[in-house]
Amino acid sequence: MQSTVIAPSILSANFARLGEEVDNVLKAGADWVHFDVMDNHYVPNLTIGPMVCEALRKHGVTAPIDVHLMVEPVDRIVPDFAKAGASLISFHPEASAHVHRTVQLIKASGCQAGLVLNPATPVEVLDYVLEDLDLVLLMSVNPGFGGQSFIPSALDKLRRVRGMIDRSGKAIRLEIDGGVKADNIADIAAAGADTFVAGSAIFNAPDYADVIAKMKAAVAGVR
Ligand SMILES: O=C(CO)[C@H](O)[C@H](O)COP(=O)(O)O
Ligand SMILES: [Fe+2]
Repeated sequence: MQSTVIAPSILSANFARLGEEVDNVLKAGADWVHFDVMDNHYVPNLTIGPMVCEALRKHGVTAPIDVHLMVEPVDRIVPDFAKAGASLISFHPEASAHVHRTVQLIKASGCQAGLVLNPATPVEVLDYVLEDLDLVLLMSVNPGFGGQSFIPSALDKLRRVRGMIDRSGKAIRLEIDGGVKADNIADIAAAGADTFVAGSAIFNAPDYADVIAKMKAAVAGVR
């Protein structure tokens, strides 16, 4: 079984003091940094690129940086993120003309590779590529914005993908992203997730350590 990972999405951090925000959330018990890259093309929002990832590394961040690319086309930016210090790079199949090629490109760049399924993307997109992945990321909101509500059908999808991963016999992480809170994370963990992105639930809380501890305790109760 994969260890539990809490990955705060810096989309909801205060960008005017990003280094300090990332330091604080890691000190508060976060395991990874979830780094949302939006291009105002694949999704209707524009955020941050490789320079910011590199700046976090230069600032001294050593935790895994989990880059979620909402960028189309995706291949051209992959080597830039690898050079900038990304640990994992995930992308949406709709943003790649050749999904298998993009997975291989990410791995050849020295990063772990993840595929992201939107709420309406069928799980069959994982056929023929699942065993090459290090991570499957299920979106429980439509990509583009933080602070949206968890879409309940993601629970059934988690159960289905959990079964696919278990049958593969490979050590593939199952990550969930969107609307994850301390009060729904137990149900999400019970459905099969091991890696939990949470943006607004952590960065809008007055005490990061308190909310992360509550999330970890809720997950520990069911895994
Ligand atoms: O990829 C994303 C949006 O496209 C974010 O990671 C996600 O929405 C996290 O924010 P929140 O926990 O507030 O829903
Ligand atoms: Fe994300």
